[in-house]
Parts: sequence; structure tokens; C-alpha cells
Amino acid sequence: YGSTRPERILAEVKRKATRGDARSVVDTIDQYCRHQEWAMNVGDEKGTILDSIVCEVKPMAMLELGTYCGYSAVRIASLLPPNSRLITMEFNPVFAAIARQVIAWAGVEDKVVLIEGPSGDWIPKMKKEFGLTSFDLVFLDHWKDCYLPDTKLMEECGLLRTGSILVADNVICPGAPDYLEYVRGSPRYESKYFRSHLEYTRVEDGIEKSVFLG
Ligand SMILES: O=C(NCCNC(=O)c1cc(-c2ccc(F)cc2)cc(O)c1O)c1cc(O)ncn1
Ligand SMILES: [Mg+2]
Repeated sequence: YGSTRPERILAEVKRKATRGDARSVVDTIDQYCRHQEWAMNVGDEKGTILDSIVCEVKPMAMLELGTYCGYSAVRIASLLPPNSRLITMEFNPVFAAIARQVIAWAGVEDKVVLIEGPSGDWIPKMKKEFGLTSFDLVFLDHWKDCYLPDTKLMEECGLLRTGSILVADNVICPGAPDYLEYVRGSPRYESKYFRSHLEYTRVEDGIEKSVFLG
């Protein structure tokens, strides 16, 4: 019977990565996806850009939309200050089940809250469910046509404050043209493009960092 790609990634993590060592989980997944089979993790090159923004912002409350196998959740959690939390949201239950195990293997489960379901359902509930006022940093890496509607929904639900930062993966490939036009054209955002490549390839892609001005 055929295993799924996320299951093969988890098997590789259990075989090769050191339990409790987030860096070795990240490196193991990068090695596997570069040399065995491609997968849609943010990857090592764009991951370094994400790391630098996480380290600069030192978020106490961070949201990730699109967990997949948990690669970026592990990468982010290993850089978070004590007492800070990453809430990561995944629509696909198969991906979520794998991500929980990858996050546990890396030993960062006490910094990560994984929630399952459609972002449009969850975003209006987050303040109440998690006792939040707003997010310091949001990483958008889920369905590309959800970036814009979910950003508008976060604005409407008061989840962004002056200075909140949005970091969006794949703004070139697969692309999020309506989102880019919005954050680059709106007087309520200060946007900056970090040129890079689609994970594990030479195809152009990039990360857009947008500061919400309130
Ligand atoms: O969120 C869900 N998928 C991941 C979103 N992410 C992407 O789609 C994504 C895609 C690519 C990509 C790039 C080039 C290419 F040729 C094929 C794929 C790269 C990335 O870096 C991504 O992040 C999802 C799925 C599902 O079945 N049900 C609920 N949610
Ligand atoms: Mg991505």
C-alpha cells in the first residue's frame, strides 16, 4: 500500500533526526526534500529569511497559517522567546496528524498549539479561544488564494495591531497576486519583498514582509 509524502517525511525524521533536537529535524527534512522527493516546506533558503524576521520581532504571540508537515512550525518554535506561543493552523487532517508527530519529535510541543480546520472559521474565534489581544507576527503559507481574504478577516477581527508583521511565503510561485497588490497598494501596510527561490529549486520565489500600520 502506498504511503503518503507526509508519512514518508515523518518516517525519515524518526529514522535520521535526533529526538528533542529541532535543528536536526529541520536539517533532516531539508536533506530528504532536496535529494529524495520535493515537498512544499518553506525550505532552507526562505527559512533563513523567516528566521531573521522571527529573531528581529521576538513575537510573544505568533500565528502560522498552513502547517503542512510542521517544518516551519519547528523552525519558528526553536527561535521563540520563553513563554511565547506559536499557533499553527492546518485545514488538512492528514497533514495535521503528521505535523503533530514532527513537532513532538523536535521537542517543541510546549511552544506550539496546532489547530485543525478552515482558517475562515477559526480566525473570528481566536481572541476568545486563546485569550489573545493581537498577533505580533503572522506567517502565511496556506492556500495562496486565502492570503488576501484571511488578511482582511484578521484586520476585521482586530487580530492585527499597529506594528504587527505579516510574512507571506510563495508570493511569486505559486503566487498570490491579489494579496501582493493589496499589501503593496494599501496605505495601511509598509511592504518589502525578499527575493529567493522556490524551496529546493532554482525557480524564482520570494517572501513578502508587510508591517500593519493600523
Ligand atoms: O494549505 C494547503 N496546502 C498547502 C498550501 N501551500 C501550498 O500550496 C504551496 C505550494 C507550493 C508549490 C509550488 C510549486 C509547485 F509546482 C507546486 C506547489 C509551494 C509552497 O511553498 C506552498 O506553500 C491545503 C491543502 C489541502 O489539500 N487542503 C487544505 N489545505
Ligand atoms: Mg509555502
